[in-house]
Parts: sequence; structure tokens; C-alpha cells
Amino acid sequence: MALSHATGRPTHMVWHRDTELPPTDLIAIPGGFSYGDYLRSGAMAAQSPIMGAIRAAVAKGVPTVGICNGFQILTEAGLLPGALMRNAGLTFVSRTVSMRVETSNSPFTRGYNAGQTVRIPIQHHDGCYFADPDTLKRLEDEDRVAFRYIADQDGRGNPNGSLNDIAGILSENRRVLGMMPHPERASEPEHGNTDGRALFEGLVQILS
Ligand SMILES: NC(=O)CC[C@H](N)C(=O)O
Repeated sequence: MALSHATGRPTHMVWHRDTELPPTDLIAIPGGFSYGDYLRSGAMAAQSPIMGAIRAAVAKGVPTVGICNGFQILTEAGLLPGALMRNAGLTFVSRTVSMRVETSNSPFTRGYNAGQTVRIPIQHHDGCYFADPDTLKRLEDEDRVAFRYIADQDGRGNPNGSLNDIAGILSENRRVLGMMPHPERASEPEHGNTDGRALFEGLVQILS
């Protein structure tokens, strides 16, 4: 709904057992819970039949966004570097966090200004981003940290202990985005918060 409302284009749901994608300008892997998350979030989903078609599309440069469980699936599939570990507090966290848009240089973040602060909901248990020091350095040096948690007005900051306060990252070609917060849950006036809508609206430019 967030995609179709913001872009005015139809979306097609694809089941994990499918093996082909319809012709598409964009792939979105949503959040929620996937089979086997109790083993390691996204580990089983990353082996789903549909992932072959997603890998092929990503290799061709089709912009792809993974939100929350979708981010976990993209890292488990090796389409983004690093891993999402259990939250540092070992509890499921459901609240709205503040984060800074670190770069507008991607199809997903061009609707924002770099340095802009947005408030976006999170609901996750395994959102603690981890990567080895070399990978982290590359992400920082190459301007591939898309979103970073910052302190709220009440002083609460990073909700899960992620390294470098990372909330979302981009692939090397900047066409794959993984993020833990849920912009689709802050994209309609009825949500009481539309800070996430610019992410979907910014995508209009890549649609044919
Ligand atoms: N909202 C979500 O996508 C949750 C993802 C995952 N199951 C977690 O708890 O971390």
C-alpha cells in the first residue's frame, strides 16, 4: 500500500515459493516474520525458491529494498554485507525512533536531504547490525550508511546496539537498501506520521 499510494503504480505480491518475478522496476522485501526466524532471522527465507529470481534481478541492477525482516533476508542471502544480531537488550523493541538520513545519493533516499532527521517506527528483536571492521570502514568511506539512529528528545538513542548506530545500509552500486525501521508504517496521515513517505515518493523517478 505504501508503494502504490506514494507512486500511483500497481504492485504485485510474489509468494516465497514462486520462482519467477513479473517484469518489475523495483523489488520490496517486507518486514514481519518468516519461517525459521527462531533459528536466525531471515536465514531460512534467504533459501526460498524466489531468491534465485531476486538474485538475478539484483545482479541486473533492479532497485531492491528490504525492510526489517527483509533486511535480515538480504544479509543472510549475501546481497548486503554484515549481519543482524539479537538486540543488545535481548528484548523485542517496538517504538518510534529518531534517525538521520546520512545520504540522499540512492534511489531510496533521494526524497530526503542528507542530514535530515526523521522519526520512524521499529518493531524487531534482531536488529543489531554487525560487520567486521573492514566492512564497516568501507560502508562509512563509501557513503553507504543510509540511516543512523540518533538520540530522541527524551535522550533515548540506538535501540538495539547496532555498530556505528547503523539503521540502514546500501549496496556497493547503491541500488539495494536494507533498513530495520519501517517507513511504510509512517507513510499515511492516518499513521500520525508521514516521515517515511519520501522514501516511496522518491522511487517514482526510477519507475518506467
Ligand atoms: N518487524 C520485523 O520485520 C521483525 C523481524 C524479525 N522477525 C525480528 O524480530 O527481528
